[in-house]
Amino acid sequence: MDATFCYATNPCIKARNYVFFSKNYTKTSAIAEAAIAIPKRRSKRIPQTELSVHGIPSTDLLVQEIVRRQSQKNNLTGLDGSRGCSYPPMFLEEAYERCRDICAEYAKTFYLGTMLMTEERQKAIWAIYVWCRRTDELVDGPNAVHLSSSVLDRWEGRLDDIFNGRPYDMLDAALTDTVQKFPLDIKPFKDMIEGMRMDTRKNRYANFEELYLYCYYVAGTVGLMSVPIMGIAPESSLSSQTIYNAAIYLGIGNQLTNILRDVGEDASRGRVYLPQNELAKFGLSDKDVFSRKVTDRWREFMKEQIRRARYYFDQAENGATQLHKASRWPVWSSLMLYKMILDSVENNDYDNLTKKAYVGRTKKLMTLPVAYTRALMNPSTVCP
Ligand SMILES: CC(C)=CCC/C(C)=C/CC/C(C)=C/CC/C(C)=C/[C@@H]1[C@@H](COP(=O)(O)OP(=O)(O)O)[C@]1(C)CC/C=C(\C)CC/C=C(\C)CCC=C(C)C
Repeated sequence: MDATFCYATNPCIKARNYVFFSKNYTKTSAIAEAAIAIPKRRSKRIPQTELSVHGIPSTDLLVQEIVRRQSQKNNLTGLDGSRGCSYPPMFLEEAYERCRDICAEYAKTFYLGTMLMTEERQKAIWAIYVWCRRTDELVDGPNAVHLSSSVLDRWEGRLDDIFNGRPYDMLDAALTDTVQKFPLDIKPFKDMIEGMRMDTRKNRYANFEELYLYCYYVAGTVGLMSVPIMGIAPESSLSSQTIYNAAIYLGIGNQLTNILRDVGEDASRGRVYLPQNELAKFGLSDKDVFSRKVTDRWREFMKEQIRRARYYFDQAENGATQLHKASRWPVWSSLMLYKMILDSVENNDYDNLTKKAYVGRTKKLMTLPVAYTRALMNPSTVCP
């Protein structure tokens, strides 16, 4: 077992509390991968002129197949058809409790947002959160220097096992239970691992299409995983595809915002998650990023990038209203709070090279009731 994988699975590593708790509950084994072809997606609602400015690039990554599979009501068994696993009494309760603790510690806003959800939905979101966090930690955590492709391959093998009812540890068991209760497809989880692979191979993005693909892998996928849990409002008249697209766009908006907030921090790790051709269009290059000087050119460039991130949030808003009413609040909170990070970059006069934009606690708290009011909005008030 190499160091990074060991870090993500070893019960003795305390630094990140439960995230790395492992009970070796069942043995890992290799499982055939579910190959899913993804057809092309294009949003009808976005005029072509805007596409070139803000961009929802046409990629091969399209999601209709995942949506179709997740929308099938009977998709409630693992890949090999296994249904429930048998666990010792209270094992699953404890597993979910641990997921809850991790979510509460690492993602306070998400956690708070889950408070209004039904118990089954809360537990599922905590389990998914923990799996995503652990996946991200392989690349971004303290042991990331030891990451190799075999670590990610083994993590993917473990994912197959989760979906086939053979969880490796207690936290995996919570996800196994979740994927047996909700119509979750394995592909978005695999895609997230693919995003981590991409992150280890690549530290420059030639254009927005490349960056979009990365954002889809690491964050759009979270939207795809979340919709089957959150549920679509029975009174919604929009197609599942439109709602899933909105979920992806929320992930994209969040990730673009993360990138814009962290330009300076990423540069110190030698990474530039900005479209190189767009930097060039503004007479900028990596050198300007590394020099950390906020010039007028930089400000103009940032204005465009912020405009694009906001565009994705706007696209996500209609979808948020179509979710089941008990799930709308966390989504609106996440959307509004992330969007406010963009305001904060502006308030820092676009200095994201030496400063890290953040939303203060009071502002955060004041946003939650506003998000709650938005969450009361009825799906039928939004035009399809
Ligand atoms: C309630 C709610 C919003 C649920 C989602 C909870 C969930 C499963 C989150 C997983 C997040 C995670 C750990 C992802 C791993 C990859 C990663 C790090 C992505 C970045 C997240 C934030 O990271 P980080 O913790 O580092 O951020 P801070 O530094 O602390 O700011 C991302 C930016 C991606 C997050 C993406 C989403 C939350 C997608 C949200 C979309 C939906 C919930 C779908 C909503 C549905 C419609 C129709 C709009």
